[in-house]
Amino acid sequence: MLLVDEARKVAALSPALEAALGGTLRVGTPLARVLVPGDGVEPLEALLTEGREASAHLRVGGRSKAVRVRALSLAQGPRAAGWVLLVAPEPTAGPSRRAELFHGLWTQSPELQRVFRIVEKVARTESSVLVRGESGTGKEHIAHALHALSTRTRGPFRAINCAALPPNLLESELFGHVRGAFTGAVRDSPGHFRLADKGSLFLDEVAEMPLDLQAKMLRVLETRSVIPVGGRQPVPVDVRILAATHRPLRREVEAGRFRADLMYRLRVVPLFLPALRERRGDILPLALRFLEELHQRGTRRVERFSPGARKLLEEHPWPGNVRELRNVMEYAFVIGEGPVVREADLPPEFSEPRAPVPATPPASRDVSLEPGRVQAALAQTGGNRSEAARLLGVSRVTLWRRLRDLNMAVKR
Ligand SMILES: Nc1ncnc2c1ncn2[C@@H]1O[C@H](COP(=O)(O)OP(=O)(O)OP(=O)(O)O)[C@@H](O)[C@H]1O
Repeated sequence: MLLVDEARKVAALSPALEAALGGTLRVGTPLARVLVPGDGVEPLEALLTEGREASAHLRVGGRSKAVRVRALSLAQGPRAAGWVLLVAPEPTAGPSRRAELFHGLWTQSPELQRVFRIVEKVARTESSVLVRGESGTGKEHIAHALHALSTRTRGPFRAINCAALPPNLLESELFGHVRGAFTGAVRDSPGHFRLADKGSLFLDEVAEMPLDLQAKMLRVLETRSVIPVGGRQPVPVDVRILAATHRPLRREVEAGRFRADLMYRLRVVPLFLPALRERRGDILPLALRFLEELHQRGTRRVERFSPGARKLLEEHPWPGNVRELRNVMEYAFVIGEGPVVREADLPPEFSEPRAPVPATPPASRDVSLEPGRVQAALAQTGGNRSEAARLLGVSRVTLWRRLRDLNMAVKR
């Protein structure tokens, strides 16, 4: 039993529920933060006011439990003074539809949950892991989880994006430099490898690393020591490498852009994160979760989607994946009014006619960022790349890479 006050905060819970949850649910926690209606589209408010039994998920301590809930209103005259929630384990929750929150990543996709199980196993080893997935699928979160669950968790976690820096800067960022190594090197700099000593180093967009740097990286991994730019002495380092890419590395190797020997070193354990359009069952529940987060700002309470908006969301190709979904929800939250998200509250691209999307394009993220869309976004934002990336629902790095691929000159 869970007692909820009229401000929709947890007021008390029965010893049995406390025991079932491991006692981690704190009194005073907003109910919306711990209870998510289970089919993902039913609003929490309806669950409270209608008094029907419904499926839901209790999210406690980074985990999610499938439950059946029924709310009994504690009326004080015509007003609700709070609720008693009767909570029981979900009897019918098959393993394939159970939702899970894993280190900040929510899903009910069995495929993604299989990845989580591998992460738990491999985290405890020293093996190099290569995470592949489109932009916004959660690669960095997975890298964090691998670190957090490893024996290195007390050590540092450093992340570096190999696509975001010019080659010479990337080298000194990775391996450090000695004073006077190049113009502007006014003092020694340790570099990410040394800063990640006894911890993990996350090499994001590793496929973008230039070939000559790949050779140096291989040497570092083999000798477990780095030579700073301009230096002579190798410095021993104890670092676990986690890497990510949106490109199939094998294809980069075939094209001569990536060293096979480095690929084998990096992808001892390859993980693949499915795109959002490949797990459409996640779209609406995730959208509602983001709306619940926005509710905390208190300006508006959204309860559901209109049928039209629901259809548009479910059919959208989501090239920017969950990041794009979160941005779209923020847009809808700000633009719309009242308890329902309608078609008109979604960003303009939802009402524009769309070219058909190939069923499962291999690296469709870049494909779907057609030059026209990119140009339009840049025009709309006066050339501001951060803003344009936000409009397109991709990260700044993704946009930067696309601009580079398109050879599009930009000012900022
Ligand atoms: N399954 C998920 N549940 C909740 N939030 C998610 C999920 N997947 C991604 N996100 C959110 O989407 C955003 C992007 O996640 P993350 O940075 O881990 O993706 P990425 O694959 O590393 O992206 P990029 O390649 O563009 O850097 C984050 O804000 C993250 O919280």
